[in-house]
Amino acid sequence: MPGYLKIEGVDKVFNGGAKVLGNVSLRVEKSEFISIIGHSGCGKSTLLNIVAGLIPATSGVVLLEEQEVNAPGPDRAVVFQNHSLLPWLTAYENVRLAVDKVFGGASSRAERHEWTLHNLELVRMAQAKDKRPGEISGGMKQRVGIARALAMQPKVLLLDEPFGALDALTRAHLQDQVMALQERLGNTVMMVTHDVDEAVLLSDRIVMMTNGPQATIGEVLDVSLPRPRDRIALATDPVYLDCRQRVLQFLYERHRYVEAA
Ligand SMILES: Nc1ncnc2c1ncn2[C@@H]1O[C@H](COP(=O)(O)OP(=O)(O)OP(=O)(O)O)[C@@H](O)[C@H]1O
Repeated sequence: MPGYLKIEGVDKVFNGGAKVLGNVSLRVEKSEFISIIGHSGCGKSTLLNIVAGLIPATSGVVLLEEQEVNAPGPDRAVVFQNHSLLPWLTAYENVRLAVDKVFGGASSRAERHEWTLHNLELVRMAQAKDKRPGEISGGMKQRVGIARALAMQPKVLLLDEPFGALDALTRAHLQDQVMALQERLGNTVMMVTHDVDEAVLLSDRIVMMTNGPQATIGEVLDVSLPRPRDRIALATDPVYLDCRQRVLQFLYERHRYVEAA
């Protein structure tokens, strides 16, 4: 069976508590854009963190190109909701640090400098390269975080609600940028989101998770919209509206959120 990234029979129990994830299995193809959607607390970030190698699965396995994942590595770059830039370094230095770490032994200083600038240009942050995180907006910080992740040339880009803390217009702008970059670079992306429109707009497939405990994959929806995608044109596209409706039905009819007692 094909599958660039394979999640097979993953369970997660934290500290002898309830089973958060129960038997999660998923195959992601190279250059696919997958969204993971589900109610708050169902275990989306836990699943992403297991793929990142930040936490271990209790049972089951994650394979990336047939190699077992059991620690963090530059082949799986993560972008979190709240940027994780070092505040005392400039945008350039934040990206350069990652570039030096990954390519320090393999490429010259001049090449690493060019590669750092190239990735800042990809997210249109080259002009603000000498600014520190405290001097730029939330959207700009996320763009630097994305540049840093892309600069590592990861096999899989893991996005944990990357636009969640942004206002609606900045979010839309950044979604369009990420969509364009993915089409250009062919990245394999796994993104956690709460936003149904974001999931439909960006994804090739939407993975819908059931509520916890023992959350698992309830349904996977193929989003068969051609690319490039235009958010204005899609607003009245019957395929887009149908996908949106199916995700909403899953989340609000079949797997309604139940407040923990
Ligand atoms: N380190 C941890 N130790 C103990 N329990 C944890 C830990 N991390 C997460 N959990 C629990 O696992 C469950 C799933 O959490 P997770 O953050 O993965 O959910 P989520 O779907 O990403 O939520 P949200 O959408 O609100 O971010 C929650 O009940 C949470 O309290």
